[in-house]
Amino acid sequence: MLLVDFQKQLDHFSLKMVFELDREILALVGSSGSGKTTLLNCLAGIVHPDAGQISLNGTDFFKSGQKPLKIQKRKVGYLFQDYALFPHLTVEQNILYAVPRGTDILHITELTKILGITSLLAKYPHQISGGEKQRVALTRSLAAQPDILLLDEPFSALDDANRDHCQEELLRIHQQWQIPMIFVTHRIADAEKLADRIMRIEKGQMTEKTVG
Ligand SMILES: Nc1ncnc2c1ncn2[C@@H]1O[C@H](COP(=O)(O)OP(=O)(O)OP(=O)(O)O)[C@@H](O)[C@H]1O
Repeated sequence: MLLVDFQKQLDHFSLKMVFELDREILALVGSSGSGKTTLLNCLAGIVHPDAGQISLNGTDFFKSGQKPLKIQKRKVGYLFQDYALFPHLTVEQNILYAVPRGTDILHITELTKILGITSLLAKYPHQISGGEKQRVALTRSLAAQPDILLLDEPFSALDDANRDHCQEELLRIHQQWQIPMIFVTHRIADAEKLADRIMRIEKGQMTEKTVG
């Protein structure tokens, strides 16, 4: 269970987030600059709230007055909006970079197969397309078997066929792993197809939309 109750002052407004998320898929929608990425960054530990609390399955990620839990200890899978692949590493090295020693590599081989990137493993990021980069970034976010998955516009560069395929696989992985997933999207159709819950963020304030 993810518990979120924090605030953070941004340039033009304050981001105020209060919600709980069980093993569900939550879609975040809202205009550009409304605070969606900042919410994901706070969960991942890249930036910190000013006050409040974030915890996952009883472990405090952030709590006012305490030292925030380090990024490496959070077991968060994060697909960044710009993919953030290391240019000097191959696709395979990019995927393995975030994987702790002792992780079952078989499941990574399986992931590369189902996400259709097996033939790309020896290539470098500049040698592959935007859609391929997005699938590599998705594989990397899943590789360390995280306790929560954060996806910032994970399907934006995919063509219709690849988008459908990756979404089906993501749903299957979600069913198998039973972890909370949060994804940002500008496509309401994606939110309605994948999410159990849809949250709209505008100028740092959230409202939840009923699904169905
Ligand atoms: N660490 C920070 N400190 C202060 N302000 C910030 C910080 N990070 C982002 N901002 C500002 O907060 C606002 C929200 O940015 P954010 O990237 O979270 O929006 P977003 O909803 O993800 O937008 P987009 O859909 O365009 O990606 C922006 O005005 C941004 O300039």
